[in-house]
Amino acid sequence: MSTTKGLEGVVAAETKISSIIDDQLTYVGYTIDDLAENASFEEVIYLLWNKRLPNKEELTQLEKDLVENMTLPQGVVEHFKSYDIHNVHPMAALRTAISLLGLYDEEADDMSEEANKRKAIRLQAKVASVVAAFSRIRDGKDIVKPKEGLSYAANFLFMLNGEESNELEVEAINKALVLHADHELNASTFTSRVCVATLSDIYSGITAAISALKGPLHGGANEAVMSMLLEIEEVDNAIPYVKEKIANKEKIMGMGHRVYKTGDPRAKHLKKMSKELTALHNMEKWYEMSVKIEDYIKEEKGLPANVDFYSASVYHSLGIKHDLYTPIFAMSRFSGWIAHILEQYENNRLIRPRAEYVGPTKQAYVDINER
Ligand SMILES: CC(=O)SCCNC(=O)CCNC(=O)[C@H](O)C(C)(C)COP(=O)(O)OP(=O)(O)OC[C@H]1O[C@@H](n2cnc3c(N)ncnc32)[C@H](O)[C@@H]1OP(=O)(O)O
Ligand SMILES: O=C([O-])CC(=O)C(=O)O
Repeated sequence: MSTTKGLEGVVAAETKISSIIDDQLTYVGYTIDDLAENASFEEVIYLLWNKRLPNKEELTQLEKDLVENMTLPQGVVEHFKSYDIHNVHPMAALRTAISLLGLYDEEADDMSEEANKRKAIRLQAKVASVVAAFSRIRDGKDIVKPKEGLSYAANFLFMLNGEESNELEVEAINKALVLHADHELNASTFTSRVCVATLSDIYSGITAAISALKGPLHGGANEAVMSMLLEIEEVDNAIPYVKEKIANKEKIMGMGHRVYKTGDPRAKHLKKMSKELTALHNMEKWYEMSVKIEDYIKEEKGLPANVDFYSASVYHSLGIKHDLYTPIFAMSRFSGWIAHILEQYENNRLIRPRAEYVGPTKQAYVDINER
């Protein structure tokens, strides 16, 4: 037997959802550039789940279904008030809230295709309300119900802030949601597929995926990027800071990627947004600092910026709390996880690789009194 550390380069599934070929990302054959420039997040959800773009009626129906399903069971709202919310990371709260939502869903264990599609809508709708409700309850505020007629991105901001956001802010969140929606067999998506390949339910698959996304080598990197920028504080400190990190063999968050070698095609969209939004809010230093770090790491280590790098300064300029960055990533990636879970169910086989045993052999049991 031979092993590949971290399963690098191992092809572990077939998928019709997204592909990364020669550093180009596509969802169902549409380039990420095309989608980022033109699509709403709801269109992308429909595309990932149905493998085609919706017509007007189908899109309107999905938009309506999502808003109608955003309201949370009172038990989930009450549960946020039952623990010390100030000492809890929102990703841990999200992980638990989604698992809890499964207990309120009468169809949680119904494995039929129709029930799974209904649960897909409920999960995608409610994740936005969970993230917003957590944040408001933590701030000592009442939760805000979704508003009919608002898009997914606009409703999320409305439920989070208690007032409608301007067009530019909604556009920025919509684009971020489109860019983060799916990414082939990344760690959290693989986790969700491994989980449901045992024929466990969709709530279990999503809860497992949230757990994997939380780590700083994956989705947790966007929050870590902002912590780094805040630590650097001023543009002139950026290069000495990263030089020292590299000398100490520490990683620069938001840089590097397992699959992309020349560049992450999503980063340029977030970089452009970061430039525009930071300028609009007189926060240029976060963009300028990011550019300096990106250029230095590319030059010195040959590593490109990944999707998490510029999303940090984008969300910061929108005034979003730093620990909500990864939950917002999750909100988007729910669409991809659900698509992969449904695809796994369609053509399932238990996922069970082997491990090469490298421990001691031929040991003789020793009585406890003689150890
Ligand atoms: C949405 C996402 O999940 S995107 C990724 C988000 N994660 C991050 O931004 C965290 C920072 N980046 C990393 O830790 C890595 O680049 C990963 C986890 C994304 C990919 O990791 P892997 O493919 O396993 O690469 P690995 O960690 O083995 O690194 C290979 C080499 O590049 C170096 N390297 C990789 N990333 C970085 C980085 N961000 N900063 C400095 N050096 C790095 C490693 O130190 C290693 O160097 P060495 O060969 O001299 O020991
Ligand atoms: O694909 C990966 O390894 C990480 C990921 O989820 C992404 O880049 O969006």
